[in-house]
Amino acid sequence: MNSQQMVTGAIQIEDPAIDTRDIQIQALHLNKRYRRDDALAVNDLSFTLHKGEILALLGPSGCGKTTTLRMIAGFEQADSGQIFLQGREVTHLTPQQRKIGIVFQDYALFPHMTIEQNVMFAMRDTPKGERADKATSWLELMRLDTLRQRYPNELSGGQQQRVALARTLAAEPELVLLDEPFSNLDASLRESTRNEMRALFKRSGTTVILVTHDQAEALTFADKVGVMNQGFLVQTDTPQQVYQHPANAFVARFLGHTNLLYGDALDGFVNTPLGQLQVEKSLQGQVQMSVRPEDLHLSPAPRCDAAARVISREFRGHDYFYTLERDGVQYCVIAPRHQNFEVGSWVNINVLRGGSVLSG
Ligand SMILES: Nc1ncnc2c1ncn2[C@@H]1O[C@H](COP(=O)(O)OP(=O)(O)OP(=O)(O)O)[C@@H](O)[C@H]1O
Repeated sequence: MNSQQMVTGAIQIEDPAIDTRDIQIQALHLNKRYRRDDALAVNDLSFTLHKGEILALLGPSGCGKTTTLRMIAGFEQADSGQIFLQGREVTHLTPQQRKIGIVFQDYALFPHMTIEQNVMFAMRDTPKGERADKATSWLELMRLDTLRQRYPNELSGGQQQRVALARTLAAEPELVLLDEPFSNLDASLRESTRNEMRALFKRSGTTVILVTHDQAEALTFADKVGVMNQGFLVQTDTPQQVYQHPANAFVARFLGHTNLLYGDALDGFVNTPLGQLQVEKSLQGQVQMSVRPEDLHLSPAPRCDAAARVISREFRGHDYFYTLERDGVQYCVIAPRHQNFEVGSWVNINVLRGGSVLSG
């Protein structure tokens, strides 16, 4: 890259008080339509990711996650919009020119090369004399050093995944992209591999974008979760915020079970079918609120108009998941396992913690 490119590609800093030095990647107003009559696969998508942060793009099948990842990688050209990597515009650069590492779902290891050779292959930009030492340190970091002379087909799925990652990191990319990287692992291995990977990324200060349709994966793995729907990035925030304060009903539902309540806001309160909930004083008129099932509490009740009936009960080990009905409306509640109500019994539902107002 020459200095001219650096100048023309630099992000315009409009507010000198904003420090953009730590920004690793910025996507601005990306649009992509595959065919003329199709809806936009990605619609006006923007986000900013700082160095060392992990972003999970989460959403249902077909919402545009992979298309976004492919535009960032350079495999797909955006119809409009811009992508900056460390302040350098890369929108029209080839994948090779972008210094982005990608770990695919199937790991794409070279079967005829040993683990060590697979990792060394990625180090073509490293001076020859330094490659072996650097490869060793990546293999040690991934706890693969005892397997270095094996071939990929002699490794477990989790080990292959670590090799794929070692190979990606050995190229010292500015950004790592992961496309559903844990989907080929069985449930127990998935959780441990995920935790190991996260720790490793945090230790090495790697900036990562992960694509997944698994909400638990996004919430546990990422620092920021970007929820996508029909090409739009609907909400980007910390896992806690997107779960506790979803922007709308789609996000609320996509991140787990929820109860959607309606009511009129007046003087800082909303009267909902489950009681009065506190909201911001400035809020007026009809609002929709999301209350998570673990934020509701059940107590025994005599059969009466105000009581709800237990429709179903699912024992989940550390708790019960109840479905209840009142006035023709269904609610879901998670209760500790000592709170055991029979199907068909009558209960009161109380809100333990306030719900969150949705924007529609
Ligand atoms: N090469 C292509 N040609 C035409 N349409 C495409 C192409 N790739 C994706 N699409 C369409 O673009 C939209 C977004 O697809 P994309 O693969 O980005 O979604 P996704 O969220 O990654 O889905 P999944 O979780 O199923 O992988 C979909 O409607 C899809 O059918």
